[in-house]
Amino acid sequence: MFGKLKEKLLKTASKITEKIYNKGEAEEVKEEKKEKPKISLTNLFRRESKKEEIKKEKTEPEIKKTEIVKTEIPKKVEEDKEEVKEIKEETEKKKISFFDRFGLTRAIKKVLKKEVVILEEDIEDVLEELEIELLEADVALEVVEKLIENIKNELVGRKISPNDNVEEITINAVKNAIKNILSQEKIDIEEIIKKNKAEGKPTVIVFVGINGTGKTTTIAKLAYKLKQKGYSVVLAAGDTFRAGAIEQLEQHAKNVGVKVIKHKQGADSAAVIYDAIQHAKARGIDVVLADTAGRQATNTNLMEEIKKVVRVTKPDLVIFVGDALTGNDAVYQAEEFNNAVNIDGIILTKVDADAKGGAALSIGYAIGKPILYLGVGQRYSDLIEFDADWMVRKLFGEEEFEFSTEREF
Ligand SMILES: Nc1nc2c(ncn2[C@@H]2O[C@H](COP(=O)(O)OP(=O)(O)OP(=O)(O)O)[C@@H](O)[C@H]2O)c(=O)[nH]1
Repeated sequence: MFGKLKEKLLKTASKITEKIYNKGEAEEVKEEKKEKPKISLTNLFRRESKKEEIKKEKTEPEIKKTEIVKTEIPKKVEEDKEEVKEIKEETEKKKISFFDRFGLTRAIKKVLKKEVVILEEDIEDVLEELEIELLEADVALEVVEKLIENIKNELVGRKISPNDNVEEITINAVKNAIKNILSQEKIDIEEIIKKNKAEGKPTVIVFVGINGTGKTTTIAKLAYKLKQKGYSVVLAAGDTFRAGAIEQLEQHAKNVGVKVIKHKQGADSAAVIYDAIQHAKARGIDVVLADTAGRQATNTNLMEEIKKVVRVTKPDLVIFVGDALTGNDAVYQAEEFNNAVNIDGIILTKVDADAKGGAALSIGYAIGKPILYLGVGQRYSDLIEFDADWMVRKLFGEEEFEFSTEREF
């Protein structure tokens, strides 16, 4: 997950560190009793790039996205598992901290000979390189620009003295820059459900997006999660357009143990969702999760239909479901849906197969709406809550994530 992005960010921090060392005429100093850790910041990003090269070789030629999801994950998972195991063993063996892992305390460490004030020109070339690499990794242009600006704000004009830990300063600067991009105002779905429940109303959530992004499976995953938390859930088969969509939702509903309200294929989507809301009201059900047909923004009829759904059913939340593997396209789609029906939040799917991380980094900032959850696999439990701190920890290798190769659908 996000391997490429991780590699680029670590490389940038490492290069800036070297620039500062050079400017401050750093000298190597021996630290007593400390063994040199196997992983340094430099080695870590080298290893990330190596891993990505291998993955690239394995994944070529390009296969259709859903096929990538189905066929490539096991290999990735094995690699990632190996990586996690290695780091865990290493951490346990040496009882080393996060910063130790990046080589921030090492047997031979570099110490500045003189104080350094970081100037824009000192780091400009490194940031230009990062800019190009992020654009290649499908990070949206405005996000790339903001990130570079954030890193400059963190570092330019900063005085670094020989007593300072240069690597820690640069890592933290890049981290803060990323965190600032990822921090959108949060939505607490459970709070909304509790508030509505207290008022005797169900919470209505409508899911929108283009075809095949994982809407239906995401609805089932959220139903599973909410059920586990003790809420009652009913699904609305609002995708009355695609053949087989109602049956697909029914199968998921059966698997997770919730009821589906449906009409026939071709029926009015708004009417189905309206009925599901009435059903929930009559039976005191807490949450209505409404599927809708996948549609492109260019399909005016279907875009008018989704506007009608929102007008008629007045949902508490409209959630856009986007496929992380489509990178910038997911950002454009979210923009289109936001213009049409004003989305409240985003769920990104297939993040388990996403090395680039472009959509995950860009989509919230570009649309100004929060990412609520990430889909990370093909089990009902593979839906994790998104949180900026969590993502930063993943990106800087402080916390690893193990995917499952199991498939429940
Ligand atoms: N690896 C992985 N695959 C996923 C994830 N979420 C969904 N998928 C897969 O993506 C494919 C499409 O999912 P669906 O839920 O059918 O997509 P949809 O958006 O409902 O499709 P339409 O009904 O055409 O709009 C399925 O093969 C899912 O198993 C995820 O988080 N990770």
